[in-house]
Amino acid sequence: MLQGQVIRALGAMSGTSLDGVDAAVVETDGVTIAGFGPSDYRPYSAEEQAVLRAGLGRWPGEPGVDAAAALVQEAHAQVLERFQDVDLVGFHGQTLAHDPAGRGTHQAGSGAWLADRLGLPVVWDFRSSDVRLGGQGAPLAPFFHFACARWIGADAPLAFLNLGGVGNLTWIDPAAPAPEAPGALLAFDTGPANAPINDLMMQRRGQAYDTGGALAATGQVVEGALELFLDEGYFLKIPPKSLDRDDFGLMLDLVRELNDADAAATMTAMAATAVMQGMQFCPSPPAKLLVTGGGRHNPVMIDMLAAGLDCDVAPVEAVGLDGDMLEAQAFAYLAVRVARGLPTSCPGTTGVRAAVGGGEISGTLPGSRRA
Ligand SMILES: Nc1ncnc2c1ncn2[C@@H]1O[C@H](COP(=O)(O)OP(=O)(O)OP(=O)(O)O)[C@@H](O)[C@H]1O
Ligand SMILES: CC(=O)N[C@H]1[C@@H]2OC[C@@H](O2)[C@@H](O)[C@@H]1O[C@H](C)C(=O)O
Repeated sequence: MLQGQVIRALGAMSGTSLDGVDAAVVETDGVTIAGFGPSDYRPYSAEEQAVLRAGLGRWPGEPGVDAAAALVQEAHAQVLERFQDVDLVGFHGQTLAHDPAGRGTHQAGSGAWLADRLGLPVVWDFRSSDVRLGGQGAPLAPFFHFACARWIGADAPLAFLNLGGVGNLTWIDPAAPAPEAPGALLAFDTGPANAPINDLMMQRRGQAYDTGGALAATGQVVEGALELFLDEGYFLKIPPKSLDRDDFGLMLDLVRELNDADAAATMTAMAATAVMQGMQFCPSPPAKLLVTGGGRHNPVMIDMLAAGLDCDVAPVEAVGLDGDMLEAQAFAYLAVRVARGLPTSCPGTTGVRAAVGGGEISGTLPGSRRA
């Protein structure tokens, strides 16, 4: 690929809440965002979610993984085939297990299979090379957040907060010359966000999530349970740091004796307080906290954050971004960086030893000659 050449990249993300596949187009040269294109979503059915859940915590070769991978690939093909005029695909896959200090990181789904099916070049397996170089392998959206900060014309440090199944925070100095420059970015997973609340809602109410925080709004936060949660060493650990979806299984134990509403309120407070603890690691106070991911639709969680933080808290829509698609867009953007040989993570985002570009490329890149 030529330097400065803007291409149309299509990114796809299947997140830790297991709700479905987000897909979105970004026009970029891998440095600057030239524009945003169409987006689409393909939900997983309840049966499909059960197949994915059966693969959680599992590694390649273990039971349930092949079925989950086949499902992830097929679901992605179905949504990605709806797009036209695409030059390159960025395919994250579905994280089934994440243990950067031990067995590594495992995203189900083969980009080689997808490249064949779509007849397009696919960048995939974004996290493994970062982990091999001593990094956490996550979060990876921060390099895209840096580009977004430039795109919105930010002129002072700001932060992005993703409230997905897990929460992650990116602090950005938009005046830095590049995302990998020392001091440009600090990023890490704040703690569990929606995933454990979803698990509670499914167990107690047979519902996928606490829509609008309606159940939490009727409950009381039980301080004792919240304090026990905050005793976890993770919150004092200096970033970079990352989490697997179910690393905080103890949350459900801590609220086991509580009624449904108090349990939901307390777990919502746990997610929000984890973010507040994380904000203390920002190198300087951000001018604003821009919230993306499904949790921004939960006013109880957002109100707790706004009440506990000194800075403005606003959804990314306030600056013209799409909070339902930011992660899919991130993997479109990162795919172009990989194709151009640019880094996608650095010591400030994942703790990797040096800035590194992660990702395998399957198929022929735009502008390359076929052998
Ligand atoms: N209207 C709503 N009210 C409350 N919560 C909501 C609402 N809409 C979405 N959510 C929450 O957001 C979750 C989906 O968020 P999102 O799509 O950002 O997660 P993800 O991308 O799967 O996770 P991750 O970023 O950890 O990979 C839902 O599972 C639900 O818990
Ligand atoms: C291992 C893994 O898939 N981690 C996800 C997860 O979901 C949110 C948080 O935990 C973040 O670290 C990451 O995803 C986003 C897209 C990231 O890499 O930036």
